[in-house]
Amino acid sequence: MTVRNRRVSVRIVTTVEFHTLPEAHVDRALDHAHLVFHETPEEKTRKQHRDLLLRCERIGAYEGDRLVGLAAALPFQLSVPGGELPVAGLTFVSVAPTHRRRGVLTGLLDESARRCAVNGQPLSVLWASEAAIYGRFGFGPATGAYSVEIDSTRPLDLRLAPDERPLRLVAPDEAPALLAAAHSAQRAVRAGRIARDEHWWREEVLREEDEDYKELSPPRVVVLGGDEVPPGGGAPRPSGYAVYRTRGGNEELRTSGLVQVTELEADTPAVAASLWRYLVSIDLTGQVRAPGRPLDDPLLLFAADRDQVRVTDQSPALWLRLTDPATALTARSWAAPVDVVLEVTDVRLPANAGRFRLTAGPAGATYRPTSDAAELALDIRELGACYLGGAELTRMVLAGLVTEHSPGAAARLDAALRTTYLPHATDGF
Ligand SMILES: CC(=O)SCCNC(=O)CCNC(=O)[C@H](O)C(C)(C)COP(=O)(O)OP(=O)(O)OC[C@H]1O[C@@H](n2cnc3c(N)ncnc32)[C@H](O)[C@@H]1OP(=O)(O)O
Repeated sequence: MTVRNRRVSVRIVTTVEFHTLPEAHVDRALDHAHLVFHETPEEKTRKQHRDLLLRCERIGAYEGDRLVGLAAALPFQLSVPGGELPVAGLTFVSVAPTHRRRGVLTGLLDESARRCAVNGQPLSVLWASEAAIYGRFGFGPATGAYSVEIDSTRPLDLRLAPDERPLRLVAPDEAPALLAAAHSAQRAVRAGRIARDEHWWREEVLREEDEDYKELSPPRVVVLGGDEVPPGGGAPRPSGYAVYRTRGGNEELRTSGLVQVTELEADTPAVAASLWRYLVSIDLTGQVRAPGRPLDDPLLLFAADRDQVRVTDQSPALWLRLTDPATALTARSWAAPVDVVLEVTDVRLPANAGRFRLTAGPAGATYRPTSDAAELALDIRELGACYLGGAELTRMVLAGLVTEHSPGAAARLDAALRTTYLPHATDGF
């Protein structure tokens, strides 16, 4: 591919080629990525990054022998409404500062989309470093998250009775085996979550030392229940758990004690209430911080005092791109019947553009080209944002991003896309 520097008056034409980055170039790729992301990781963290990159499909952008860009994709199974799909989880996306704004990222993402087709991945997902980057490439924000802070200088004020079964702390070593079934049960009801393997539990969720949490303790794991068969049957598993790290208060240094919650999952609101009550009650701490909470977290409704439990931030979380809309749309479940003609634009993957009739319902779906009149006109990025059930087309019509040619079409499609729980992504990569 030939890319041209558009920002200088003298036209410099350079040739950048995109091909698989071999294992022998992984250390170069890490040097490149750390330079671009302004990181100087300790050896342990570098090894973690190396291990992660080795697990990825890797695309290098080469100018001659020089590596000037990188994109990597982790092969995941992502929960979608009613099931799961293979996805490319994009990460390490980086372009050398000497080569920015010449189309290198564009080339990397085009190549990545081609590989999704080869690998049978109808979706591509990522966590964006900046919200402005990925919309133009057809990605839409498909899940969102709240950051929550709780004043834990006093007991948690609750509007419901917590589950009073005992809580127990378990060693992080034992946790993956114990928590995996509880996590799978949550994935089955919440779209947007990746399937974790043992490696992911140990290296990502329960990593002992984490440069992001340098002043905090290693992860602690608390569980509720586990000896009884869960509602709906199956093997005994915990009804809920929390993973958190702590820092004790220090009067001399004037630091207040903190509980940082990295994950909290519960089968019922009463189980969630018990876990939150516990986290708020930990001695020598005065604040609970929980970033990355789902937008429909029941805590925000059953907390009696919303001055005690405050949302401090809201942000997009997982960005999603439909690389193969027909496969993706026909693979998910639908909450209500809908029959609607969509006029879809897709600048980067023109094969996805055109007019399609989506006929979907609880029994399944079809998505086929049609010459019938369009009822909704939208870009692939809006379809991606709505795919997991986390965004509403009716709001996008009001915002002028989706055109409704047939009154009520957006509301009908929203009703079909709806899920009981909002999608929620927990694992950054
Ligand atoms: C999933 C992840 O890994 S997220 C991490 C993303 N990486 C980073 O943030 C690291 C630092 N930044 C970079 O490495 C690069 O600047 C990148 C990857 C963001 C962009 O790479 P580039 O090769 O410069 O992008 P490219 O030239 O293909 O740009 C394509 C278009 O996107 C636009 N664009 C690129 N980056 C940005 C940005 N950060 N904000 C807004 N627009 C952007 C360009 O202006 C261009 O628009 P145009 O076609 O209208 O001219």
